[in-house]
Amino acid sequence: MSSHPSIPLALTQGDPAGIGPDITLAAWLRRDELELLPFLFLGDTTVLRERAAQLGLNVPLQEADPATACEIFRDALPILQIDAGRAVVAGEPHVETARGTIAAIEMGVSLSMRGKTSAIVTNPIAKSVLYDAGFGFPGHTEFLADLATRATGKPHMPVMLLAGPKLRAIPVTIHIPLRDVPQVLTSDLIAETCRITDHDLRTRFGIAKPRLAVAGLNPHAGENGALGKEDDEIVRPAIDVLRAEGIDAFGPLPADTMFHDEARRRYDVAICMYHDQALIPAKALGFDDSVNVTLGLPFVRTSPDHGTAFGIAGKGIAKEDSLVAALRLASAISGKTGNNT
Ligand SMILES: NC(=O)C1=CN([C@@H]2O[C@H](COP(=O)(O)OP(=O)(O)OC[C@H]3O[C@@H](n4cnc5c(N)ncnc54)[C@H](O)[C@@H]3O)[C@@H](O)[C@H]2O)C=CC1
Ligand SMILES: NCC(=O)COP(=O)(O)O
Repeated sequence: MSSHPSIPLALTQGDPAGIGPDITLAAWLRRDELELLPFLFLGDTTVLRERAAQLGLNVPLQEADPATACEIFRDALPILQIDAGRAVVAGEPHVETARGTIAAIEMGVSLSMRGKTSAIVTNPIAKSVLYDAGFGFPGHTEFLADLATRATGKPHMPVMLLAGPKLRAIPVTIHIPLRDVPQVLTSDLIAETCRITDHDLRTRFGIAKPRLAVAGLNPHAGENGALGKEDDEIVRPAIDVLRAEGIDAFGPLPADTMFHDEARRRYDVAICMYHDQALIPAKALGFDDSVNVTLGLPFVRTSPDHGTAFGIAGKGIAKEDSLVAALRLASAISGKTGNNT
């Protein structure tokens, strides 16, 4: 539980045509049963009102700010108004909503950096919608790091962690084309990703000596170079450096055999070389209860692991479980200082 019980979490609206409004409303309705700490929704009141009506949900909405949100939360869903930019139809994304989607993220970071909210929890964005509007970042992860860097004047390298009850997994390279992975992957990038992971698992997650299982890039971790040289030339040197620093990293491990039940007992986090190597096992083992956490930032950011799911927005079948897990995890780790300032 957070050590800031009087400070709300900031919950961004995400893409208003996606399932963000649905799961936000559903999470608020279960606030007592799940003992959720208060959150302040950063988004458009009209969108939430219309979605609640569409879903047949009775959710009182009340405009609020960080100072009033906690008091309001018991009786109404507190909202800091950020216009969606146009009328929103569930399941029909529109480029004109991009500005409001981005503004909510910026507001969440600003509030969290100033200690007005205890953490930022982000509802899903549709990356292609933001790209069409000229958004210059691959996703939240990279945008948040840029906002943190601008706010502190110091560089912040973000690390994406998928955290679930059965697996924690990190992609070293994140939102890049698969064909670019071998060029972008360096020993320095792997080592720095592992340092940030080791630091944040200690400070935020309370793991005294994290065990980092490092995956190879190629089939069978390269099979002694016969199936690719990166495992011996890039991954292994990074592990050697980390071990010399006292970090419990080991590998490179063949990725196909490191995610079964017995193998997962041997480590606290899997360090993977590219997006799908980490996110496929993470979502296969815990789509409903895994959380996307950004490490390496001077504030806590969590998110559900899923996307905007336009096909089911407004239909009453979107599950709020991953958002609830994200709210819970943000509450749990926001009181612990990560010292990433
Ligand atoms: N953190 C974020 O902002 C994320 C954003 N995205 C974005 O979301 C958009 C759609 O991505 P997709 O690959 O289609 O993934 P998706 O997660 O939106 O949907 C994949 C499948 O899971 C279902 N699903 C997702 N969330 C669900 C929930 N809460 N309850 C029930 N069913 C659920 C969907 O209906 C669909 O069948 C893309 O633009 C992508 O960039 C994807 C992942 C994370
Ligand atoms: N597949 C994970 C994902 O796309 C989430 O990215 P981000 O928006 O949290 O950077």
